[in-house]
Amino acid sequence: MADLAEGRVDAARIETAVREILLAIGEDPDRPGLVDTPARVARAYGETFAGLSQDPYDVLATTFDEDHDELVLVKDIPMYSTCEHHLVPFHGRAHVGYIPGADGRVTGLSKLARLVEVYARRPQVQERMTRQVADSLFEVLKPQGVIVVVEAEHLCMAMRGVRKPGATTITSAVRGIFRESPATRSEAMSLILGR
Ligand SMILES: Nc1nc2c(ncn2[C@@H]2O[C@H](COP(=O)(O)OP(=O)(O)OP(=O)(O)O)[C@@H](O)[C@H]2O)c(=O)[nH]1
Ligand SMILES: [Zn+2]
Repeated sequence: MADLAEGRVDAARIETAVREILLAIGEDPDRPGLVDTPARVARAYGETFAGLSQDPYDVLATTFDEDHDELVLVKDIPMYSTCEHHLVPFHGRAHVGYIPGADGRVTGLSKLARLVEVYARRPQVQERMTRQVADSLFEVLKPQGVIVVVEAEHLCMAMRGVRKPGATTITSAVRGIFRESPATRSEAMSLILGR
């Protein structure tokens, strides 16, 4: 599996743009502390937006038959993403669960966390990221159901704008049996949100 830090971005273009931004905010991009910053930001963006050049279906390519037809849940997956409105981080935890289909096909547990990474490392809104994780898992594994819950703090709401640090946004996406059966959904939700 390729390193998630490997992204394909146009570094030269980012460097030019960052230099322009530094000039625009009234800074001197040639002072010692800033002279390497455009290149650093280009490298950092390569990592931050690596998900744009990664295919979630590659992540889920390895599946195996385990004959398990009950809940598999990986909770508290740390996630860092970038708000596409302000290009500042939102970060928190993702919880990804599914109930395998009749064929009992499962994927490696780490793949659920990798799937979150692929969608988090893009300019995002939290709702879309949550749906994309659920939809790709539902499509590839063909499970009975998928539940994805993301809890995050948006720095665009904390360090600027409305300035409400500590406010948490919770989004969920349910597919299959989690959508059809309130009891199944609330059982999973209590495992996810019960501390
Ligand atoms: N639904 C949703 N909204 C988001 C997300 N990330 C940021 N936002 C919101 O996107 C909105 C953009 O609003 P605008 O009025 O266009 O931008 P703005 O003037 O910078 O807004 P303020 O943040 O209120 O200062 C803000 O309300 C943000 O809180 C997200 O993941 N989901
Ligand atoms: Zn924002």
